[in-house]
Amino acid sequence: MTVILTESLSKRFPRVTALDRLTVDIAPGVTGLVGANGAGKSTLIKILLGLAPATEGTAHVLGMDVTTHGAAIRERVGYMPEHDCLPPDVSATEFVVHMARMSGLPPTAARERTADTLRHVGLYEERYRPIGGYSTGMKQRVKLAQALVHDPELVFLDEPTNGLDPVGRADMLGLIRRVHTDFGISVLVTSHLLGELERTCDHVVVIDGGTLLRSSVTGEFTRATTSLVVEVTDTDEHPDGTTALHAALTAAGATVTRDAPGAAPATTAGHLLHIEADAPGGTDPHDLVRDTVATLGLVRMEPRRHHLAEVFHTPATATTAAEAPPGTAPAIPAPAPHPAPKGGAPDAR
Ligand SMILES: Nc1ncnc2c1ncn2[C@@H]1O[C@H](COP(=O)(O)OP(=O)(O)OP(=O)(O)O)[C@@H](O)[C@H]1O
Repeated sequence: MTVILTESLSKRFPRVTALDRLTVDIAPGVTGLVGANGAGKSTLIKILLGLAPATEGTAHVLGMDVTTHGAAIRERVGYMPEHDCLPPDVSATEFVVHMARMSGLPPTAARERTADTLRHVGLYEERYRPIGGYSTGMKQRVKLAQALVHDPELVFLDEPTNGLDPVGRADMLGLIRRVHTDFGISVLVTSHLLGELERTCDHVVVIDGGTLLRSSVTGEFTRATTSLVVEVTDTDEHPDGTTALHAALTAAGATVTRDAPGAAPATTAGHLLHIEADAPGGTDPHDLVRDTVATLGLVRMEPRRHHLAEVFHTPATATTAAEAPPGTAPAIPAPAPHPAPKGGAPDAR
């Protein structure tokens, strides 16, 4: 089953190609749409809502053609826009009731649904105060509530964690997950923060410069690789145990690196070694490491997992990652013709 289907979808502005022959097939569940600022995420959402025409290609939402069924799509789809768009002088209750009425709910149902939805997103007594005095987190919750109030089958959430601190972000991600688990509503959520989609989404679609980079279930991005991670602690005998182990394993013929190929440098990178599984002579690399570290201080050995950030690493961008300060994530390369990003560098927290 498909909730969103695009085929060779393009959107060209006079100076910029925002979407370039994008073909995606999105199933029910929570799907992350990830890309740098300017990658084309908001443009795709506007086309899917029937609010902006595509230059070429086709798109269907819940089986309906966006060019001919925009109004019917918007009846069954909720939309949380990216930017601050709330009226400051009315309360959350007044605003969400208004949006429910706009969606066609009768007055009593609109009030009941509003109360339920605001409770669900975690707004209680504050819901009677003017929105102008709300924190960013509360405003994001009001935007989420108005997207849900008419009980849609699918919601588009455009950068719902923008402007939130880590705790607010975690709360919002939990809410988004529950939108699907509690109500069965499918979610398309955009973000330039790779790590948060890794934890929240069943499926991730990665776009860059309007083209599809990858579309897979989240587990495939983060599946175990064939390399081992060995974490080394220094001992009195080997004050630099990592170098000693590196030398010993290399001498035994193993392929050993200090940073995972393509991954963001870890904060403890100085103590991590990555061993490729093609150990010499068909030896199991676990055995090789075990034997080699018999006299050294091995602390932890586990299969290394891919990170979503690695999708963006090509040989050309590897330098950028290597130059990033330890503990920071690599930036998603911005498409060349685009103006400066609006929201800062993406990260992989
Ligand atoms: N109405 C428009 N006219 C001209 N160019 C536009 C228009 N809307 C978007 N663009 C351009 O299309 C590209 C994609 O923009 P879009 O807003 O879809 O990106 P995005 O991935 O949603 O990023 P952001 O999170 O910054 O909004 C950008 O280069 C943007 O400048």
